[in-house]
Amino acid sequence: MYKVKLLNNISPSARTILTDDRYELSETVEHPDALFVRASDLHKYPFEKNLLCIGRAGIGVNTIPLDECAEKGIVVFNTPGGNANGVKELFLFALAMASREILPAMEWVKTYDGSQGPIEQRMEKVKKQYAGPEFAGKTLGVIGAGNVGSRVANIALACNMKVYAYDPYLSADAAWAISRHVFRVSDLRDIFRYSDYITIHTPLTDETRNMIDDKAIALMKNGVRIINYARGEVVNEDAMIKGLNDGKVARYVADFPTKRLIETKNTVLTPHLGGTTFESESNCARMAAKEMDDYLTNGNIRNSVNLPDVQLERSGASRICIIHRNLPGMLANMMPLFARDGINIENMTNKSRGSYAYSVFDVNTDVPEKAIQELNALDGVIRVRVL
Ligand SMILES: NC(=O)c1ccc[n+]([C@@H]2O[C@H](COP(=O)([O-])OP(=O)(O)OC[C@H]3O[C@@H](n4cnc5c(N)ncnc54)[C@H](O)[C@@H]3O)[C@@H](O)[C@H]2O)c1
Ligand SMILES: O=C(O)CC[C@@H](O)C(=O)O
Repeated sequence: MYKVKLLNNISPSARTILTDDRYELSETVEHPDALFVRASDLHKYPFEKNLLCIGRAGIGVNTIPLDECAEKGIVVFNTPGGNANGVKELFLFALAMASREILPAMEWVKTYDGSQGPIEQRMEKVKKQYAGPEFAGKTLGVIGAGNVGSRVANIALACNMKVYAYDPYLSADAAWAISRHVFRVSDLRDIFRYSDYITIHTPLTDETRNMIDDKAIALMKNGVRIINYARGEVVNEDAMIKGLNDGKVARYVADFPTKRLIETKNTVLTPHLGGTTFESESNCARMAAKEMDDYLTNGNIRNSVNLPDVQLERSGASRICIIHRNLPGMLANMMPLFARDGINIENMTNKSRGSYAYSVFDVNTDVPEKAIQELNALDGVIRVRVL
């Protein structure tokens, strides 16, 4: 029985994969084999020695110390694309909110008390103050064209916008997903210079933190409208508040409220709702559950963000899974132990990612405890599991 600790509200659809006969899932389980998390920050989390993996039901992993986890032999999974449609649909709302005076107009309706006559007559008089531009015919700059950015670019085209996209690290899969009518931009400053609307869909990394700063805003058109459903820290808050107060930025629609932004004019803020749809939550929970289940049961790694992806069909009597450093001679040091104990390898694979590597051996026999201990004690070995 594996124990999985739920750190956030995870869709119950996870239980169709992590079933009661094999998994204990709860918020209070002790000494878990796995953590199931959404956006909680784990940078100060006290990871226990027996923790094997973390399933992030979502894509952003800036909240998880990936290197520390790899160093401790904890595999971190995420769910690429699982909530991209949810964000794309909210982007349409953001585009409308970035353009029109919908919020104040709704406030007017809500607080209308009838004292000035029937609302049908009164609203015909007041509505002119709630006019705004249409986005059809305008230019949208998309920064980051992965699972969300590609969908956003395509739907903006369908809204008759002219779309530019900037993504220096675009994967081949993402490139296939983007319409050929989207203009590829290789200099980020061109997105700033030519866009009426800018939408951000990058992860939060050292490179993207404060990507939208004073210098970037200075290059933008007057009255630019900026949408941020990526991460708050990609936009420098001081620069954004200054831009909004000056009127250089006409509107900032973002999923990451802060006290200062709430108090600034022309912001439209939602409480991190991009992936909060029934479908996205269920997709992400099921994807992360499948990834953790395959790792815990078979040692296979799919959609990891800190260790190499490795999948091997099961064969043989036992499977030995070893997370180790990516150093010369690692396999050569393991082999004599296999030979000494008469362990024959039927099938194997070894993959690396940065400083870390993962080797899986399907062998013809049970593995003696002594061999496991000696493998564990080898220089550069981080974790050994036998399944
Ligand atoms: N608000 C929400 O609820 C919500 C939901 C989903 C995703 N997100 C955020 O949006 C981000 C994107 O999500 P996704 O599913 O499209 O992820 P993704 O990994 O599919 O795509 C991210 C893209 O950003 C690109 N990129 C990386 N660094 C870049 C840089 N410096 N400049 C330009 N492009 C860069 C990558 O090449 C990749 O194509 C996530 O990392 C997450 O932070 C937020
Ligand atoms: O709601 C969530 O779990 C976060 C969604 C989103 O920010 C992500 O990175 O996938």
